[in-house]
Amino acid sequence: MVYQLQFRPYQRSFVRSLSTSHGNWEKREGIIIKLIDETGTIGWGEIAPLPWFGSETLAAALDFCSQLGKEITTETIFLIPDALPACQFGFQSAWSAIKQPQKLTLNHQFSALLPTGEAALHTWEKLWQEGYRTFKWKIGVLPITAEIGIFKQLIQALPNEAKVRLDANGGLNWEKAIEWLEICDDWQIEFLEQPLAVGEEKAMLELSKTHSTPLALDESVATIAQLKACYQLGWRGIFVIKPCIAGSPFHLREFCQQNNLDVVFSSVFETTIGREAALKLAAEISPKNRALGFGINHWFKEDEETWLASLWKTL
Ligand SMILES: O=C(O)CCC(=O)C1=CC=C[C@@H](O)[C@@H]1C(=O)O
Ligand SMILES: [Mg+2]
Repeated sequence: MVYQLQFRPYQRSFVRSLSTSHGNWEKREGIIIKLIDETGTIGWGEIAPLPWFGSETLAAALDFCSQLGKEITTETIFLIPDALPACQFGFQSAWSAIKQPQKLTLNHQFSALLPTGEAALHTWEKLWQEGYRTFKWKIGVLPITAEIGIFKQLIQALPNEAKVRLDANGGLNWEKAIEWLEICDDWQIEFLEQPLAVGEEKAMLELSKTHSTPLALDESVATIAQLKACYQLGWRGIFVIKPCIAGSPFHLREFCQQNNLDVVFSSVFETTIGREAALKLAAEISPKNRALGFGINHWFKEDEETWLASLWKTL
């Protein structure tokens, strides 16, 4: 089967830079792809790279799309190399939207990503009023004493039924991770995400046995190959799944369902197109008690509908 192909790069600025231990992220850049089959049926897809998580770069994704020209076959779509996981996800989702159209029905809560640092203290309440009950906050950015101080203010300000997730983005060392876990154990947070860097999975396996606070791997399991390697290593804690950068949605679904993983789905600040494809997987795979990490719309300046409408004019 041959599909006509159109693609457009896009970029969207965050309302404030997203500060993590990886550094500051100012804008999300990606590619929207449009496949059209011989009947004129359209399948939309999105390529949303996150190279500091191990996906391909935007430049590599654009090179891949450009060398395809104006069409792509089913065979090519399913032979996209594992070195291009965001392209695998984007093209196979677009193919699936044509061949296996399904309506998204979701019964999960979303988790809201709070700004790093003190700003979290001034933003959680509006998000609470919008209905969020789970909040994620980045650590490993400010000096640990300052962050623990802000954390204590945040956790005491939040209503008791709120759930809190901390994400270090691999920015802690063993001693700091232990210091944070001592605090977390006192406050029963939902989990501490990626305390140590990629490559320290064995140490995180050890760390997961020292305290009651559950640990989650994120950067360590960003692609399906990494996910399988950590499972093989013996990780049975939480796996943060970022579908848009993991690779084939078909392989991802198969591995998660075959192994009954404890997964938390997470956004990569994609647009509605990538998010719809990611949430269709979450609807099938995510445990009901794990809020989906897609509460991120407040990170963008313009209303998404307006922005997408202006983008479609160019497609
Ligand atoms: O997972 C969520 O709740 C929201 C998305 C999120 O936190 C992230 C998305 C992309 C890159 C990172 O900064 C961050 C993460 O590390 O999980
Ligand atoms: Mg994370």
